[in-house]
Amino acid sequence: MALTPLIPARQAALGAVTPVPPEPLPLLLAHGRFLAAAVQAARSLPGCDTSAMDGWAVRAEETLGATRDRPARLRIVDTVYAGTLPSRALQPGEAARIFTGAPIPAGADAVVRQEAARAEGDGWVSLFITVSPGKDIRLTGEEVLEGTPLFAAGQRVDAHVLGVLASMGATTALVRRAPRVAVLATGDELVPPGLPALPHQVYESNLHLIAALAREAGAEVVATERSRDDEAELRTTLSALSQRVDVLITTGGASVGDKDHVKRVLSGLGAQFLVDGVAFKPGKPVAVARLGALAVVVLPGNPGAATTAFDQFGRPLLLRFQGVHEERRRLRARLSEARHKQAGLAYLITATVEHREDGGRPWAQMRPQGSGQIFQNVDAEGLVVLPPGRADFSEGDEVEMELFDRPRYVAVEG
Ligand SMILES: Nc1nc2c(c(=O)[nH]1)N[C@H]1C(S)=C(S)[C@@H](COP(=O)(O)OP(=O)(O)OC[C@H]3O[C@@H](n4cnc5c(N)ncnc54)[C@H](O)[C@@H]3O)O[C@H]1N2
Ligand code: MOO
Repeated sequence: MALTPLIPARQAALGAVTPVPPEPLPLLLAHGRFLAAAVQAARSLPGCDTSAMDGWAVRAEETLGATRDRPARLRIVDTVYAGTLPSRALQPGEAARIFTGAPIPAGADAVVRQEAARAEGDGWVSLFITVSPGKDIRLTGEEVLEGTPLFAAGQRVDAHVLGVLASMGATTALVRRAPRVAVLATGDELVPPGLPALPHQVYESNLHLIAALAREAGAEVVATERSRDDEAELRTTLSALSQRVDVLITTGGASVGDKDHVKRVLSGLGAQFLVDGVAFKPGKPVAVARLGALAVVVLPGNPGAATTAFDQFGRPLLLRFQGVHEERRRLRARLSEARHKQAGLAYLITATVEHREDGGRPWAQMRPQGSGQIFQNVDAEGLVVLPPGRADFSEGDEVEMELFDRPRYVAVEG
């Protein structure tokens, strides 16, 4: 069967999904989801002119020439706390005690910080500095004006977006719901962790791996199941799972071996394949199909291949369900070693990025190309893209990297 090049294959796969409908969710539940519609500022921030400091609201002109030796003296006529309103407008010769966040009284146009003033205890305050109009006043709408566009549809609701939405008085956000996902691992050799496994048997690890990756892509994983390499059992399990989810992800049995039944069984159930086999490694046997309203992603069993195939097909598909596509940062880097690969296939090789003091581009430290290996993705910083057209790459050759931009954590002492 002819393999489809990576980019057109992904385009075709995305045809398996239309974004899920929007739903209003309470703000904290919307955390991590994507906005389904643009949001405008429902109010100005700040809502009125407020003091940026604890001190004295004054008319700036009345502080002209004030020093510690020759203070300006004003009569205290009000105290304004954050959340209260001034009781009156300031007249010439007057000051109001004011605190951070409190509204500026009409007539005042500056704030003198309390460190530069002294209340005399006789109803007067001495001011020791000259301030200009606007000093330590946050103007209405200085940060955001009511009606300003705040966020476009597709914005991920992170902590900062949540904070802004709450600051607008919102209690809910209109977001795309999480796609419901089931993961099915197939293979007679698989033993669930917790049971004894003989050396020729393999601990089932793809369910944890792929379920966690699906969650990282915003999915709600509602089922993780195993099936033997048995057509009847596969058919029953696949059709039961297909009732419950938006996206069904399988691992294993995707290739051409005698026991690789997954694609055949799916076809028998009526699946229409949009992609079946992609000209890249690791993950070549990956397939994407529509089964009624359901999207099915068939991943190879090899954990390294399953990971990269999920990253290139499963993740974009789950994100599209949520109405977005991901723009990964790309980096030109130099290969830290020579590589030979199969011409005709793109290779996506996990790597870390090394910055050397040689004034040139960063270096990509590639890991082994191991479809069957599971460690190569741990703490990888991105994927080196070795394009299909070439078989041989030399040390120092410039290549493109797709970066994951994941934070790194280091244990503290003690
Ligand atoms: N003659 C050919 N053989 C193969 C081809 C080919 O084109 N011609 N393609 C190869 C490629 S590329 C890949 S990738 C693999 C993928 O095969 P399957 O999807 O059928 O995977 P399995 O055979 O089921 O398993 C492969 C490997 O991975 C282990 N595995 C499977 N599931 C799990 C799991 N849930 N947890 C941990 N490990 C798992 C399994 O034990 C095998 O070792 O096919 C090549 N063959
Ligand atoms: O896709 Mo496979 O990952 O080439 O071994």
